[in-house]
Amino acid sequence: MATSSIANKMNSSLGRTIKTVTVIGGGLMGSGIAQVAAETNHQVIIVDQKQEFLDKSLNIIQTSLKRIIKKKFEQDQQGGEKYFNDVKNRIKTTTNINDAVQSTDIVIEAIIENLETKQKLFKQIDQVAPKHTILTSNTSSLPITEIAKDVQRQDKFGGLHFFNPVPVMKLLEVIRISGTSDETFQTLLNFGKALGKTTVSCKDTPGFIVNRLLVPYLLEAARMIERGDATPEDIDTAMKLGAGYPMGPIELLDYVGLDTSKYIVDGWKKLYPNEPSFQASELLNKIVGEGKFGRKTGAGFYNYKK
Ligand SMILES: CCCCCCC[C@H](O)CC(=O)SCCNC(=O)CCNC(=O)[C@H](O)C(C)(C)COP(=O)([O-])OP(=O)([O-])OC[C@H]1O[C@@H](n2cnc3c(N)ncnc32)[C@H](O)[C@@H]1OP(=O)([O-])[O-]
Ligand SMILES: NC(=O)c1ccc[n+]([C@@H]2O[C@H](COP(=O)([O-])OP(=O)(O)OC[C@H]3O[C@@H](n4cnc5c(N)ncnc54)[C@H](O)[C@@H]3O)[C@@H](O)[C@H]2O)c1
Repeated sequence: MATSSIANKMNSSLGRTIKTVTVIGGGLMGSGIAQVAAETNHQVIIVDQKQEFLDKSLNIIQTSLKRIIKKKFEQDQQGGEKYFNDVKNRIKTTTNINDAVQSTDIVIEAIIENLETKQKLFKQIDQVAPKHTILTSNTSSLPITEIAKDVQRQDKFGGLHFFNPVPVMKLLEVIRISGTSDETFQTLLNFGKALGKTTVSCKDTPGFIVNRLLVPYLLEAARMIERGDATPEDIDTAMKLGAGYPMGPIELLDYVGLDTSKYIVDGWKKLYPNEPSFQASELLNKIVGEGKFGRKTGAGFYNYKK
């Protein structure tokens, strides 16, 4: 498994082993992170605000697991059933955050992309989680340093940025802040490897590596539609067949979620008002205003309702 040059300078025996994982937010990302953690033999608890969101999360996991098992255990139905049940049994759910972090090795936060909400959540967790627990955020765009602002255990804080769909995408961006200890950073790199991911590292800069490049590209694609330069279909076809991307930018926006995309852009506009490549797209705002959040709601730039 490849690791970053920063990672190569670290001593992998320095890190601790993660056995228990708490995922806060069981949406698109949280469900994928929980699934991958459980598939790699970790005990997992998912926390969300309501039982119905947790039920939805378990449904996402089961559908994804079935896709994986169909390939992995093509000739071994019993093996597939055992795999399914073993993974399922490693995942618990709750709506009580304090209970969920009682004895966990790591917290991975994957809630709404809003700075104040994340800060408030981590302040609470910091007060109740055991001293050894590492706290991480899966934020797409917010500064990890700011998210950790009110947390005492700065040495045990970091960013773990996964990619959608988590069971398929191989990358994990691991971000350290100025207070992150070498032991914590190494633990996060080791954990990424244990999850089967390839890790890269980046300073705590807007969007880290992938989103710093991806978000301006996606926004410009939306602006092309606004200007009437090309249709969504032609933009997507062009980038798939002309640039070799698995999805076109408009399809990808719908896949990521337009509400999350808007949160990212709004957050950046507030933090970096003079950066031209982070400017909002009126069309994106309009579609979100109509309650269309992409694939997960059945409509976005495209319509997915049957
Ligand atoms: C303006 C602001 C925007 C912000 C954006 C930033 C967001 C964020 O912070 C960063 C990101 O995540 S950026 C986003 C980063 N993400 C991207 O860029 C994604 C780009 N898209 C892709 O890579 C591909 O289109 C997919 C892999 C999604 C689907 O592949 P496909 O070929 O089109 O369709 P296929 O044939 O259906 O599936 C292929 C294989 O994958 C398997 N599978 C799929 N989903 C699965 C699941 N949930 N579970 C399990 N398995 C799943 C499937 O079984 C199959 O396996 P096989 O062995 O071939 O039979
Ligand atoms: N969608 C993507 O492609 C993607 C990729 C990488 C990172 N991210 C980041 O991951 C995070 C989650 O994104 P998502 O796409 O999974 O969003 P989502 O809307 O699918 O899920 C968010 C979940 O968090 C829950 N939630 C909100 N506030 C909560 C709280 N205070 N406590 C517990 N649960 C709470 C919601 O009920 C929901 O189930 C965001 O920070 C986003 O920027 C998203």
